[in-house]
Amino acid sequence: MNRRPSRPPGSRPPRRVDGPGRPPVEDPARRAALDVVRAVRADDAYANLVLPKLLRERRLSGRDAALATELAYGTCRAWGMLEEVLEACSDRPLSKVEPAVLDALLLGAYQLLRTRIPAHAAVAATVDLVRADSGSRATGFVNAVLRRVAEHDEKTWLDKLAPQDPVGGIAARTAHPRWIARAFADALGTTGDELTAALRADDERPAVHLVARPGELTAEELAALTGGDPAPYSPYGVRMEAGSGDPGDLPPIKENLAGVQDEGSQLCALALTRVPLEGPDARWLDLCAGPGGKAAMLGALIGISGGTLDAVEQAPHRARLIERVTAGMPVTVHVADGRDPGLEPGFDRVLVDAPCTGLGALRRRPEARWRRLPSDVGDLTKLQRELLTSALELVRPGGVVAYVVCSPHLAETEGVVGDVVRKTGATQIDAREFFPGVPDLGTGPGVQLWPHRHGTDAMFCALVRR
Ligand SMILES: C[S@@+](CC[C@H](N)C(=O)[O-])C[C@H]1O[C@@H](n2cnc3c(N)ncnc32)[C@H](O)[C@@H]1O
Repeated sequence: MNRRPSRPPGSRPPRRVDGPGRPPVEDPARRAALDVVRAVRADDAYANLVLPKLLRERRLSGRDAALATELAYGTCRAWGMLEEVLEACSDRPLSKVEPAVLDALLLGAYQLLRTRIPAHAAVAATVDLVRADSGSRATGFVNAVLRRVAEHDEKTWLDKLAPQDPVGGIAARTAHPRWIARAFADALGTTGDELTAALRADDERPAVHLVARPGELTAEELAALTGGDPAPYSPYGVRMEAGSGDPGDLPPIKENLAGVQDEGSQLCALALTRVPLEGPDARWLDLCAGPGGKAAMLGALIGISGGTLDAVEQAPHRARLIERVTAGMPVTVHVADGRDPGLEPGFDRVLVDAPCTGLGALRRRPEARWRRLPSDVGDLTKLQRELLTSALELVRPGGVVAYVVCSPHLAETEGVVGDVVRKTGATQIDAREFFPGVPDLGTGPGVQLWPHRHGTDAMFCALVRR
């Protein structure tokens, strides 16, 4: 799938108006799903923020909530693939279809291709939604297009439409843009079954990972308090089953004795603290700290050994989140640009958890794979190089920098590190030994974690000594 699905720039679907004469909502699950798809496509909203709010407001629960979730998230994930099929079934280009009608077509096509909902029910329900929103003028068109979609299953459609080359074919079959499939293939070094497994993992609902604040709780205590299981690799981690409710309601989280943090993030922050240093080890720096997940772990650890952490964040509202989560720890938060934060150099350990494409966390945001563009990578890698260079200026000779991104894209990972190491004369050390007990870490020196291998986000960590 090469296209970036989009509606024509500037176009907005007509807002749904509730008013007298409007028939009662008879299909609240599909209505909710359609409203989520619409908010995502028209307003660049995040499905995982819009849907829970909408379910709460409309008091949807049980089967209705489950159906709304499946249809909204599923449609957002498969959006580009569904557009390819709809394009093949439409007698006019999709760019000429009214955006509100196209949203409904996507929802209908998703039901036909990726659920067990009977075809007649999927088509009729979609036509009803379109009639309620746009009147009868588009119902014939929607009916005709969806009937054509229903002539084949997903596999048969993709056999007809998918590109023949390995990466294009896998991208189409896993409903990813080709450039993302290419980036994963490059990082994995294969276009075989493991590429399919890595891309399919983006469709799985991730388990919620918790982190016990070091010095406050152990992972075992946190597991006992929350009903989760101690995580396999992080000594502070707990994994909860996917769908086990809002972790924000758990007492240890409310009391800031624990936080929500992917186990991969925990491991990357811990790796920085595990590298042996000669000389002092009391001044730590987190150069891109908001909203404070890793700063809270580092702040708790340095608090135990009697040192301090400076946490830099450019966005003021994210800096406030760091303050909240590190309250009571020896942490000073600075609203500043990490490329020139105005801090006294000589830090012993520095974390650069750089802004990135987030291709390593696509499973957390259903629509994210279609939002990012290949052109985002260039701007981000420039900023990443500048931040890592700044970190190497701020760390003392013999000190260590961890460069971390939530992406497996080689330009953002080995590309940035290789460039900066060459230019600064710093030394990249093998990070694998600082991820003890974690299997399948490849050939080093950087560590790339993967959802399909480790059950974590696809975090990358490089360790560089000045
Ligand atoms: C990947 S997030 C960091 C996540 C954080 N370390 C955690 O574990 O919660 C990157 C952060 O860098 C911030 N940022 C972006 N550009 C920056 C810059 N030039 N200097 C400092 N922070 C920046 C973003 O606002 C964002 O909060």
